[in-house]
Amino acid sequence: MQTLNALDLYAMPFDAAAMGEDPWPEFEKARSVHPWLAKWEGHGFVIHEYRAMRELFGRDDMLRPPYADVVGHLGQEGTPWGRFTQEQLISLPPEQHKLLRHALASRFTPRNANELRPMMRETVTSLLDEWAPRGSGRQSIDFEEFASHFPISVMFTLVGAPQEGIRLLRDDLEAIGLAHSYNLDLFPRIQEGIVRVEQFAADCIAERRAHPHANDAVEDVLDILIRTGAENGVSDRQLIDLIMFFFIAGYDTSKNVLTYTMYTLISRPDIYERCAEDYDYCRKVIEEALRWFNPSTVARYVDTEFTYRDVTFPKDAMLFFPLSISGRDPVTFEEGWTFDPDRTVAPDERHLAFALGRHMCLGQYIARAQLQEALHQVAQRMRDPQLAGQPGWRPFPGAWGIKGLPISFAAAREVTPEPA
Ligand code: HEM
Repeated sequence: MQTLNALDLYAMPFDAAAMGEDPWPEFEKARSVHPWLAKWEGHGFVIHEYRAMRELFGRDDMLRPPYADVVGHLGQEGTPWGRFTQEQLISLPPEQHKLLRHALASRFTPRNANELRPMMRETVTSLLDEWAPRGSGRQSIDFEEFASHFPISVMFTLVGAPQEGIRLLRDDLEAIGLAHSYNLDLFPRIQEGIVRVEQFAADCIAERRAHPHANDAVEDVLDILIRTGAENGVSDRQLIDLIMFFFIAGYDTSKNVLTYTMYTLISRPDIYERCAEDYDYCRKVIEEALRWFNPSTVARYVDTEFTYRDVTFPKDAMLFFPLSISGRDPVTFEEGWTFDPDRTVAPDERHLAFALGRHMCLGQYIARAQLQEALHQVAQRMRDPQLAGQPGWRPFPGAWGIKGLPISFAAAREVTPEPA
């Protein structure tokens, strides 16, 4: 038996820019020192094996979410980001979280996500009309920028917010998404963004209360949050935080997955072509894409000392789970380096993109639905995509992904009306 602190572990260079571009060789080095553990100097320990992540991450009885403690760790107490991070959904005391989650969960089912599909379809069509007009020949765009409009446009529609605010809020969400890379230089911009997103959420609620939807109208996400809040005694402060959280949680997660999927499929035209033709196949491609790449490295603190595979984890040790690279772990996934949407997935080998346990992603069905809708139409409208420059990379921990994906594509032809 050994304690965590006594182990000789590989120090992951999470702060190095090269990690963002290609993290896998570093994990290979970590694996050669210890099969499932490494460290992030100055912060904590890294669980880098799929099986260990799967067996440990969902252990809510032994681990606690880090967000409240991270604020102190980064010296951000008393700031707008600090306040929000300490009080948001994942940081709530377990009983309060359970109540709120239970109230919301019945509204975030696959069926509810399916009801939102027509709106998602319309949103992606109108974005493509702007970014890939039919009949416009060969075009060059930054696909990441295009993709960044999609989840936020969907979220705006879900809360009935005016689309004019998108550009400003998009930049704010982009900045806020970098908070968990722990780079203190970024915090002034992050604080600015939080203040604006908070004001935006408060305005959305005030506007809806002033002009409620008719009783027989289909509820959007804002109606659901306001009603669920009223039925469960949720304060206005918590309601604002919830809406902020939905924006933050749903933005660069979905955007980064869509962008990385395009990056991957540029070199797999066989799969891309099929996505244009076969709507159902897009669902499989998105599931495989979530194994292949996802943006999250999530952290936890040890709340109760425990022993796992002969290693004792002391109370208050900080642990990082790079879910992002878990799907290509060579120990579990023999063919992990092949992108294969038709692969058979055993129940204990499912991807961990949406995490596990009591904080498992509430928006997962919305995320899946919007990614599938987007991929199908993108593949129809952006034909023969090619890289038109080198992609840039966001820092590895936090919301990791591509920062700038220059591509060129042939716009789809004009639709010729059927003869009468
Ligand atoms: C591909 C897209 C997405 C990915 C990869 C993703 C990933 C995650 C992960 C890993 C967590 C767990 C965090 C933790 O335990 O510390 C989480 C939680 C959460 N996500 Fe997502 N997410 C995505 C999209 C969304 C969307 C679109 C929404 C909102 C509509 C959303 C709402 C939430 C919420 C509310 C939680 C917290 C649940 C709770 O504490 O009970 N996510 N997500």
